[in-house]
Amino acid sequence: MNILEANGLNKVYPGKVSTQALTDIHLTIAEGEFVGVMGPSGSGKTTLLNMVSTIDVPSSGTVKIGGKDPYAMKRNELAKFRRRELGFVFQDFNLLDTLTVAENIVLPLTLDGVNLKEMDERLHTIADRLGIRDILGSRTYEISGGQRQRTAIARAVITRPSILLADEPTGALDSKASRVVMESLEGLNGHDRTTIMLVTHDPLAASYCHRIVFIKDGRLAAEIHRGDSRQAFFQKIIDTLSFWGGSAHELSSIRV
Ligand SMILES: Nc1ncnc2c1ncn2[C@@H]1O[C@H](COP(=O)(O)OP(=O)(O)OP(=O)(O)O)[C@@H](O)[C@H]1O
Repeated sequence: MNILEANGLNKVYPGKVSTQALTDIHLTIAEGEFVGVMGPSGSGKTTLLNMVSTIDVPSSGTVKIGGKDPYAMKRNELAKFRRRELGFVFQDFNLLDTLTVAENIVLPLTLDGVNLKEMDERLHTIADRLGIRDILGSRTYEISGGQRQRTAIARAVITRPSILLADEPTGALDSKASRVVMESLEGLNGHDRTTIMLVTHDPLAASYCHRIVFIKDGRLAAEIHRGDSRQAFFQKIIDTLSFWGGSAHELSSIRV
């Protein structure tokens, strides 16, 4: 089953000089896939993620998530759909400092009125999966960047969304923490078949994906598949980025 089907997506930002940010994008993500989106700065990655995450509206084309068209929904229905079907992870974690790790993670469930017993069960299952059980009582300012990001991932998946949308989740982390976070995402994908769409500049992070699509000037430019070896895939990513105009800036985050 396809979780995401984007067809003929175009996005034009109006203005004195209008910007064609996306042109005729077709992207399908099947259930259980782990797909990366890469491309030079300004190529349209965030715009694409915003269309999929229903944060912004395409100028033309269609987006379906789990067979449903979020853009045909009324405002309340869309808010509920977004809360239940989409999980979000950002570069800067977006955690609430006044709450503990556990309170941050269960926050989306409290909004949906899930009972305490189930909340507790889900909390401990996901905390074990992400290796953060020991810090559940900590405040977010007492834990490391990598632990914060794993907390944010736990919060994003505790509602069991159809797709996890991650925007530069390793962007604020050092290489060791990045690896742990990517291994956590890989674990969720492998064990729970969580479908993931990851936007990243980081070739190391991207090497954990099954498939990567490259965007250049708002168009899909290339697609590569992982196969067995993550090391070989990493090299393929570097080669593809170089070929499609990955600049020194794009490659500056390489940490082998
Ligand atoms: N709200 C907006 N209004 C006008 N133009 C925009 C807006 N958002 C993005 N753009 C333009 O659309 C194009 C694609 O931008 P986008 O942010 O999607 O690229 P990106 O690949 O995510 O870049 P980066 O890697 O730097 O985050 C760029 O030319 C950008 O300047």
